[in-house]
Amino acid sequence: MQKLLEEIATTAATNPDKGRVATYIPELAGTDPNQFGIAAAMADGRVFSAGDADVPFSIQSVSKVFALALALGRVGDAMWTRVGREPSGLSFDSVLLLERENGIPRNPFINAGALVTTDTYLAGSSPREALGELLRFIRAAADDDGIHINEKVARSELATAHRNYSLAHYLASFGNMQASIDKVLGTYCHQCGVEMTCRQLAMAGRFLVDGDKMPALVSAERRRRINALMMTCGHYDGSGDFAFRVGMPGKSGVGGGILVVSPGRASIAVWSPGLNPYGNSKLGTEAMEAFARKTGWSVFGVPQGHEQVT
Ligand SMILES: NC(=O)CC[C@H](N)C(=O)O
Repeated sequence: MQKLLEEIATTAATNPDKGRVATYIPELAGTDPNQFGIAAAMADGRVFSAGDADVPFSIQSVSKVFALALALGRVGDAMWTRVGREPSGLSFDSVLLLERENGIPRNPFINAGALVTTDTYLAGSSPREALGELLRFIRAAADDDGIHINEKVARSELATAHRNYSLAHYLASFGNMQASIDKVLGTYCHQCGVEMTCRQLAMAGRFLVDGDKMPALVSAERRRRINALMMTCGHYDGSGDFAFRVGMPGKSGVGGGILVVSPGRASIAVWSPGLNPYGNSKLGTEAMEAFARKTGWSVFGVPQGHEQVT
C-alpha cells in the first residue's frame, strides 16, 4: 500500500494538467495547484500516506458527510421529509430543481440539501454550539483534537455567498428552513471551512468503514446508507463518472479534497486543489481511478487475476 501511494503521488506530481483552482471563494483562490496528498486509514488500524498528506486544506463540501451524519443523529428518518436521495444531474450550487420540486432538494450533498442538513443539526442551538458538536463528531471520528475551522476561509465564503443565500431563501419560501437564514449560512460556511490534512480526513472517514477497530459513531444501517448516497450523489453531476472510473463511494469538495470509502477495508483521502469541470479535484479523481484499478477495490468486482495490495 505504501508503495502504491508513493507511485500515485509521483504520477500526480509529473502531470502537467492540474485542473483549475476554485476562485469564487476569495480566500481559496490563491491556493498553489502544485500540491497533492493521499492517505489511507486501513480497517486493521494501519495508516499510509504520500505526497502532501500532512498539509491542511479546506474540506468544503466533504463536510456535508459529517453534517448529514449529525443531522440523522438528531432527527433520524424524518430527515427524508425535507431532502431527497436522488442524484440531481446538476452542478452543486444549482437552483433549477428547487422551484419544480417545491423546495425539497434532491439530496443532502448538493448545496441546497446541505443547507437543510445544517438547519437540521442547528435546530434549537446556537451556531457556536452546533459547530462545537460538529467538531466533536469529526475529532472523535479522526481521534484527533487538533482539527479546527479556518475562520478566514469561513468569513471569506460568507461575504460572497450570494448563491447560497438565494438557495436558502428559496428553501425558506417553501417552508423548508427553520432557523434564520443568517444563522444557517453562518453555520454552513464555518462547516465548509473545517480544515484537515489528508491523514486527518482519512482517519475521520473511518466511521463509514465497517470493522472492529473503526469508530462506531453511526449504526451499520446508517453507514451503508451514507455510503450509498456518496456513491450516487457525492460528486454532483460528476457522480456517474466517478462511479464509472473509481467504483467506490466518495465525497468531494471545491477545496480539492475527496473522501473515499472502501467498505470493510479502508478510508482514503486524496487532495489536490485543481478541479475538473464538475468542480471535483482533477488529480484526485485520476489518482483514485489508478488506486481502484491497482487495488481492485471497486465495489463492483475485482478484475480477473488481480494481485492483492496489502
Ligand atoms: N462543492 C463544494 O465544495 C461547495 C462548498 C462551498 N462551501 C459552497 O457552498 O459553495
